[in-house]
Amino acid sequence: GGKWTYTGPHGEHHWSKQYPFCGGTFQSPIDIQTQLLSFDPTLRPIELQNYNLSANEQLTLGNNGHSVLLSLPGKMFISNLPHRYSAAQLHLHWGSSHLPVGSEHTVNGRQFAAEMHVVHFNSDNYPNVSMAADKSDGLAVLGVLIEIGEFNSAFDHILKYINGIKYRDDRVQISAFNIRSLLPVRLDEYYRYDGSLTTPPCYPSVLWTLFKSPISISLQQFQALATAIYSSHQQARPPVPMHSNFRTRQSTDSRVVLCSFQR
Ligand SMILES: NS(=O)(=O)c1c(F)c(F)c(S(=O)(=O)CCO)c(N[C@H]2CCCc3ccccc32)c1F
Ligand SMILES: [Zn+2]
Repeated sequence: GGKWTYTGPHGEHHWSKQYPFCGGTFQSPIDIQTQLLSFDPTLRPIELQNYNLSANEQLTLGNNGHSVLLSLPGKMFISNLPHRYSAAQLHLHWGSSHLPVGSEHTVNGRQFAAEMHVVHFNSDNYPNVSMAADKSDGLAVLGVLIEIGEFNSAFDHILKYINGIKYRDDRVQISAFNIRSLLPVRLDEYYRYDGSLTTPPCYPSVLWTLFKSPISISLQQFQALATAIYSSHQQARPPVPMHSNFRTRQSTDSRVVLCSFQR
């Protein structure tokens, strides 16, 4: 992406100068206020197809200067949305080793340690994620809140390679695994609202599904993520550590957040 950052002169309060949608409506992330949720019985459990990738497939794990991204094959898709939404990539947002709060969405003001986003695009209507990214029905992102607790062996499929992608534009090939294992057990309990990309260009093109149940990773796993990665190229001086790569919560305006569960 461009030269936008999360802090400093190119930080989020300046994004709208170069990326006008960032100053627009339907922005993400937001604070989920559970007292204001509207239960919608038509919100069925999320159905995922072909998430169980085999170990002899390879995926590209990369550092694009803004996040750690894992490329995903288009054969993975969500099957019970208004269109088929095929997987493109997953990436992470996290805090820092001194301040382990870095989720983008918050729940009743609570910010979690980190957040994972699985980006899908409407493959019924568009040939790829870049063509879909600025269309109102273009993207569907699954959000998973991450808290610090038990060691997460599924997450280690990614974190064990973290030292191979320390610098911007580093990429490594990793063995694929069951991407479903990164998600919470309960795919039937989630928040749903219309929002945007949380990075420039901030297109209001995302159907957000944020699972109610957080997953946990261990403190050691979190520290590895929070301390191993740089936004700068390997030869750049000084090195710029990548942490706290989250956008602050945006106004909900007149949007109503739906939920798939009661109580
Ligand atoms: N939080 S978020 O909104 O889900 C989110 C990010 F946070 C994030 F950093 C990225 S990025 O790494 O591509 C940085 C630049 O957009 C994306 N990219 C998406 C949307 C933009 C177009 C595009 C094209 C190909 C692949 C992925 C994407 C993103 F969607
Ligand atoms: Zn994201």
